[in-house]
Amino acid sequence: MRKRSIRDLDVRGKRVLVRADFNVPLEGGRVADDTRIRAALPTIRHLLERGAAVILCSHLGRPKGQVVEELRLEPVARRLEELLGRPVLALREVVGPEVERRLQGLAPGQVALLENLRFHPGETANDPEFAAALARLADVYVNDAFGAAHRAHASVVGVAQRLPAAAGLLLERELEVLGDLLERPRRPFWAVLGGAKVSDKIGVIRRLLEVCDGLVIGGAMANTLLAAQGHAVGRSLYEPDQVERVRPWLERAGDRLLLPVDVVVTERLEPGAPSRVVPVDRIPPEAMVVDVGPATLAAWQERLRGAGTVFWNGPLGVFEVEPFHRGTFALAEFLADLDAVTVVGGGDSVAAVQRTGVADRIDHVSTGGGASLELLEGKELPGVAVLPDAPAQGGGEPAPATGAAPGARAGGARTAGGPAGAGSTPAEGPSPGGMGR
Ligand SMILES: Nc1ncnc2c1ncn2[C@@H]1O[C@H](COP(=O)(O)OP(=O)(O)O)[C@@H](O)[C@H]1O
Ligand SMILES: O=C(OP(=O)(O)O)[C@H](O)COP(=O)(O)O
Repeated sequence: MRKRSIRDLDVRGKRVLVRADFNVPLEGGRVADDTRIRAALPTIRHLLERGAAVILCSHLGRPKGQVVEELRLEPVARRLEELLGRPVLALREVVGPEVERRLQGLAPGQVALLENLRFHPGETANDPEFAAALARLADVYVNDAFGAAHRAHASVVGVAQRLPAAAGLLLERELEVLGDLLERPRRPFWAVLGGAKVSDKIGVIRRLLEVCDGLVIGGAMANTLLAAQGHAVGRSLYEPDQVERVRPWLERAGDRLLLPVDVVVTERLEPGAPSRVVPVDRIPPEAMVVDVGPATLAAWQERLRGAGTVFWNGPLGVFEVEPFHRGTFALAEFLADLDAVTVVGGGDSVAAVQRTGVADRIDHVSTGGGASLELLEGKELPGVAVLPDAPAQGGGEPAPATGAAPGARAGGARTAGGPAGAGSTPAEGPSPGGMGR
């Protein structure tokens, strides 16, 4: 059943609270990758053009209920102004009388951005009072934060229970495209996992081994599994508490689970720091794993070459620090050339794909990593479950035009057979996800 969408709502003269996922990488106080901001533009423009006043909100990083100066949303507001071509009122608080006072003056066609939601402890706790305070700011609530739809937080679930609620165009499109790709994947279906959110995502491995034909694991995620194989991992990021839990998965998976066979290690996580490639049974105690090695990449590419669909979440190394970007960039380039349906999701994974310049040759670049994984596991996302179903018939505007026809990209990939053209999210410009193809 389709969820109610902003196309089903009359927003003229209304104040609309839009939950976006502006959890973007920052560098030197500026937005380093604006994919997630661009992806929210169609919804923002849709609402503004129909006479709404738009109040945006998002989290940024994990400040744990406290103000962290480096995690203010000000840089996002500035980038949004450039992209929208109109002013964005950046508030320095999330809720409260001062916020309410400043928003009183917000007229139809104007845009405001609340401060980082996670500066308030009520956000991740889905605190009813905090949700009520957010709800007081608006007449209507729109969830366009696909990347955070797996979090049962106040701005995702609590507010939706207190205001007339609907899905934004990005959320709608992500569910449509990923639903098709992941429910009926062209087989063999492979997943590649990496990244640093190990405790969040390690549990997904068991389920992915059931859903997928093969699973490749790199990044910090692999270190826990290497430890479970009996290897010393030195000072690498890993989860000692999870080692016993994952060991039986390794045994059951056999050759359907591929781990690194060699890794890049360093003693200092700094640009240009000395590093070397070692086999996984020779990780020195004082070193940390920061990338996969060349033998690993070659072995993985060999297996992935036969895939019908590849889903990737999580960089294979600390790609932000050169030269530890090599494994991640090599995988992005390999997937771009692969004759398979390719899906890349996650804030940092997408930033990496953008930096290699191959985003337009990936079939679907998704704004959600953890959210995509939960869909892939077959879970219902709390931020979607809470939204009301669409009206039975008629009402609303026609669905937005999809992007390029299935299979339009060089490399000849096809979609998984559904109606949605892969590579089409309702975003702006060249990104994300092969927009403009
Ligand atoms: N071996 C590693 N050790 C430490 N951090 C790593 C390692 N490999 C990848 N990372 C980090 O993982 C982060 C991204 O993880 P994650 O948030 O899970 O990905 P995404 O945002 O794509 O979902 C990056 O900042 C990257 O530096
Ligand atoms: O970046 C995000 O997820 P992702 O890294 O899995 O893509 C989302 O903004 C969710 O952030 P969270 O994992 O801190 O809740």
